[in-house]
Amino acid sequence: MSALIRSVARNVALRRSAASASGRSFSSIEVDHYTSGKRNEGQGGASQPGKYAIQTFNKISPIGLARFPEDIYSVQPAEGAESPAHALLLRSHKLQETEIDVSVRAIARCGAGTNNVPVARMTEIGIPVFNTPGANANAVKELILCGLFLGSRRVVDGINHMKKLGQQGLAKERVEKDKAMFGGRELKGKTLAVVGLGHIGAGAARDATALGMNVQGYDPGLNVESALKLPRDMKLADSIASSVTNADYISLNMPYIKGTPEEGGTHGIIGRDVLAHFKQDAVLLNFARGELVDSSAMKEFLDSGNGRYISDFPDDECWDHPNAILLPHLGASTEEAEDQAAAMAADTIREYIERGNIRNSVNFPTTQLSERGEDIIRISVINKNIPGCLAKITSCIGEMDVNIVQQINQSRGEIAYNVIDLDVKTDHEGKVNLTKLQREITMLDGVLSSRILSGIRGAGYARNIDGDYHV
Ligand SMILES: NC(=O)C1=CN([C@@H]2O[C@H](COP(=O)(O)OP(=O)(O)OC[C@H]3O[C@@H](n4cnc5c(N)ncnc54)[C@H](O)[C@@H]3O)[C@@H](O)[C@H]2O)C=CC1
Ligand SMILES: O=C(O)C(=O)COP(=O)(O)O
Repeated sequence: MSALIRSVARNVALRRSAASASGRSFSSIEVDHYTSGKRNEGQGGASQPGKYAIQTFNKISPIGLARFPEDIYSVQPAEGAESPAHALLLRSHKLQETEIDVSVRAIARCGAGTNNVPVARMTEIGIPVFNTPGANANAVKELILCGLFLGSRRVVDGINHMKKLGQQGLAKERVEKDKAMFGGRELKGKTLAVVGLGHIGAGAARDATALGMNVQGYDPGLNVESALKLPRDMKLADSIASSVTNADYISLNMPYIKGTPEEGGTHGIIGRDVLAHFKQDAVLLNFARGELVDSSAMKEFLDSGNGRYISDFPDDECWDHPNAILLPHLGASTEEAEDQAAAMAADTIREYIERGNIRNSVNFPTTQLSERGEDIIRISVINKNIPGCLAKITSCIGEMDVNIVQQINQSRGEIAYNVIDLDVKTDHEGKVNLTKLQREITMLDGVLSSRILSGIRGAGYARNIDGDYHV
């Protein structure tokens, strides 16, 4: 057994403090109050009994972090954290599996792209990953508009030239003569192709129309919400290649998915075959992910004509090309976007941790539960989406003769999520042994984890890791 997944003995004293920690009385109900994780043994640090522990990677907006009430949450940077986390909050940090304690129940990405989180692995082990759809879309869209202007007028080259002239004391003398070197074109009447018509792409398409551009686009997964935002006369193509044909500007606004397009991914989706359909002076705007573009194909394209590449991601081959403008990853770096994304992520985590609701998850089914009443114990169970699991869970509960007042079973792909509300007090005067019930349910074949959403905050989480019980 690894050090990370060591179980920690139940603490009876903690059990007694459950009622005050949760603000409800469960004094006679035996709720599992295990604490989880290797670094919780001393009960020190921020992960004290009665508080949920949130750990952050990257700098997260304080406005977002303020959504976690101090009396029930402790929030600290993951780096140097002394106690285990119950949920993780991050931006572009490339999260490694080794950074995810056995106690972690949820991960939220303050932003759109989750390619920096091992989502497939999290699905396998039953951890929901959340993102914040649309929260930073306006910021990115505005930088795309800036990219359109940078791509149509030689603003960056002009600024650099003026600096050089200034240093030589020649600015006034040469400025009018030299301006001929930096001529440009207008956006009005030109064609923009938007590849990926989600929160960012749809907004960019609409605003480009307002600039007098013709807009066409491609999105194999266009949803109704985005479709309603699109300009009415926008043309929709049936492939990337046809969407970029005849376009003067192309904006990439799709997610990065590992694997080549043939494998169902988007790695290098802008390669030689698609670039062959570009006009020789087309401008590619990539504010989505660097890996979407095949660098050497892009360099060949830039070498062979007057096309340009504008992106907020690094590129090993094009970084110093005269026709490339590469910025730091700035798309979502506005105060507004950072606040909104962090606030949305924090609210999403709270909904899941405190009530079991799931929204904005990229790997778990959306689940909206009704409020649970007084004396109702809520148990959530995450299991592999295989036949028979639900029946086995229900039968464990049935054997204890407890009244189920609400039961929800949702699934998405390989994962199923069950939430069961038990009216413990009515039937058993509070004498149900939830510790035993949780262990039985968790150790069922196919079950990955369970949570009792009552009692001490941060406790009551159990995992079935390859047949071993971890709490
Ligand atoms: N530069 C930056 O700071 C930021 C970059 N992003 C990037 O932009 C991407 C898009 O963000 P949102 O618009 O908010 O996401 P979104 O999920 O609202 O939209 C993405 C759209 O891309 C479409 N799509 C998926 N595969 C496609 C394909 N092969 N071809 C064409 N379209 C495809 C989807 O159907 C969806 O409509 C994110 O995944 C992220 O990688 C997002 C936010 C900030
Ligand atoms: O939301 C996204 O996908 C982004 O790329 C933004 O990344 P950031 O939060 O600025 O590190």
